[in-house]
Amino acid sequence: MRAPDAAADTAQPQDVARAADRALRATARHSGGRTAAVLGCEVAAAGAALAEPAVLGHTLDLLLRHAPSGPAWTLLCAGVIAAEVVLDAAAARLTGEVDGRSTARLRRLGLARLLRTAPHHAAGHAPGETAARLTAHAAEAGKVPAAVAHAVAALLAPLGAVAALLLIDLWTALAFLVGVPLLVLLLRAFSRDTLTSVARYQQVQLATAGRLVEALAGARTIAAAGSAARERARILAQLPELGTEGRRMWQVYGSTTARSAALMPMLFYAVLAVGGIRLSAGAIGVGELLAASRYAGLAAGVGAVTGGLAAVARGRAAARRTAALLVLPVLGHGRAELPEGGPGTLELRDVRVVRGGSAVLRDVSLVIPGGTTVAVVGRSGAGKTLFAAVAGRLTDPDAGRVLLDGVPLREVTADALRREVGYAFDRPVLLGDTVGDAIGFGAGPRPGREAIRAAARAAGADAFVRRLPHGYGTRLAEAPMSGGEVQRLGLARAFCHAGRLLVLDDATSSLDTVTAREVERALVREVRPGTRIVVAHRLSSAVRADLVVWLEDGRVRATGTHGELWRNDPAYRAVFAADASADASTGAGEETTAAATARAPAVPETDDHQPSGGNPGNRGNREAAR
Ligand SMILES: Nc1ncnc2c1ncn2[C@@H]1O[C@H](COP(=O)(O)OP(=O)(O)OP(=O)(O)O)[C@@H](O)[C@H]1O
Repeated sequence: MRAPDAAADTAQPQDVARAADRALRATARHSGGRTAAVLGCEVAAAGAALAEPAVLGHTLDLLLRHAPSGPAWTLLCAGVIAAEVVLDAAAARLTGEVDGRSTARLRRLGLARLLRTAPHHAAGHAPGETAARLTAHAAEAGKVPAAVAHAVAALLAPLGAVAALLLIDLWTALAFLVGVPLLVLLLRAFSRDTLTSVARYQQVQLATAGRLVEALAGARTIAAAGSAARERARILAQLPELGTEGRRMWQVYGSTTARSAALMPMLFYAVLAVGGIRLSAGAIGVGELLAASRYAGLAAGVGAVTGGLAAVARGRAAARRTAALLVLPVLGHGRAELPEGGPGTLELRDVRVVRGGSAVLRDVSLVIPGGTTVAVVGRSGAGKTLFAAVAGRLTDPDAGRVLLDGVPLREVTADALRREVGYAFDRPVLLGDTVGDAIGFGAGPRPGREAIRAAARAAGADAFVRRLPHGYGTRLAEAPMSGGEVQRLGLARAFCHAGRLLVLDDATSSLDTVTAREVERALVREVRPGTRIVVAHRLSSAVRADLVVWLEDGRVRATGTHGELWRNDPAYRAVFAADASADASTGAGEETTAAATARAPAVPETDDHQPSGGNPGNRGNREAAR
């Protein structure tokens, strides 16, 4: 089984930050037209808000002078007020659209990268964390483009108001400007403190979500161990820290708001006081004083920028969480096609795989002739799953090459690779709506009903599927299945799409001995011929194979037929003897190992033991394996 290679996958923070900035820029470009429309509406609304005091002040002056204003002026007043309301509403509506599109874009980028990386890289992130990165954090990050537009617009009204104050009267404007440096200091401290506390808060949130999903996946183990209380404590262990960070976040926000709430009225009253003095001196009129007081109010509204900055800061921190997925290495594909009708000859040249800083597969050089069934055996942790992963390019070796019918796997197109190389796993995940969909799931067009049923029959799944309420049309959610039944559907899926290479990684481990044998026979007779790599702990799988690759500590210890290895090497027998004694101690699997062990030296005698590839050259070709 694969373990997460977290150490190797830990990306540098600066790379993640750069990826987050790139993704936010791409997102802004993607929803560029709408973001510009938000900005346009906000700017126009700010313009209307700025025009309003001037218009109202002038109206007051006209009234005081008993001068007729006329219908055009009345229309202008109404238009300015209506424009402000309509533009605000339009900005709110467009903001929702921009947020939604940006979020969707970030999710698509993250998901696409996750699906293009090698599985062990994806496994470096706990499922709960990955879900949070793609949902809550992507949604928060998706608000950044519109939040930037809001913050820019929120600055425009106060700046315009200061300009208007300057136009009305220099001294009145100076009364306001005296307090501006204080405001700038306040905003700078706010954005710095917010970013730190939000980042920490989101980090703790991720860790908690990760533990929760882990616990949900292991609910049975927790129940069996009676450790629910301890598990609850483990999941919630960081709750106090989450509370502390949450409080700190709101404290920063609260203290900034409080300080600006104290500063703003002071500035406002300073403007009114100076304006009153200037009115009594005859430097400005009553209407201008009214306009100045409203502009002071608008200028004092610079505090609203803090809200916009907070949203940008939260969004940028969240974008970094999502961007951790964007720096996952991509498993790219080439443009080469596999030779038509190739037999599926697999060659590994000096393959080396490093995980967690050490070589877990090394010096693997081997030729597997097309049409051969190969059993990959070895003790637990010997490297069998990694061998299987490298053979079908679920992952690339860190050194060396893997070739299928003479073409390096790295150079093969994604389509050809997934059409010609199939996998079945020990714990398959079923995808699709119905049982039939799950079997037909794979690259290329969906197979027909007959093909799906034939594959299910070969995998020993047809009988139990037909007993389901709606047979192959039964929805997966309504088809409770045992581990062995799920495994048979996984096998059926692989058989349905069998190409020139089929890799079965412990894919019959949950089947009883009789079913496993039936499946192995059907694999030979009923599934498209090709090369098979069978990772197995069962002795019977080794017995049936044309060739055995015996791995030990990440190296090929020997290759040969099971009979040769069994006769010549006691250490080989010990690989299975260990299983036999383990089985005996649990009272399980006696048929699996003991019976097969007894039969083992007489390998080729029965129909069951015939070479499976149907390739007459196989036995001679085995000599080519090195
Ligand atoms: N992502 C990873 N990070 C660190 N070590 C890893 C990783 N994946 C595999 N390994 C290590 O590589 C070795 C081989 O793993 P592999 O899963 O191939 O063994 P296996 O022979 O299939 O074992 P089993 O029979 O128990 O399934 C093991 O020691 C394992 O711990």
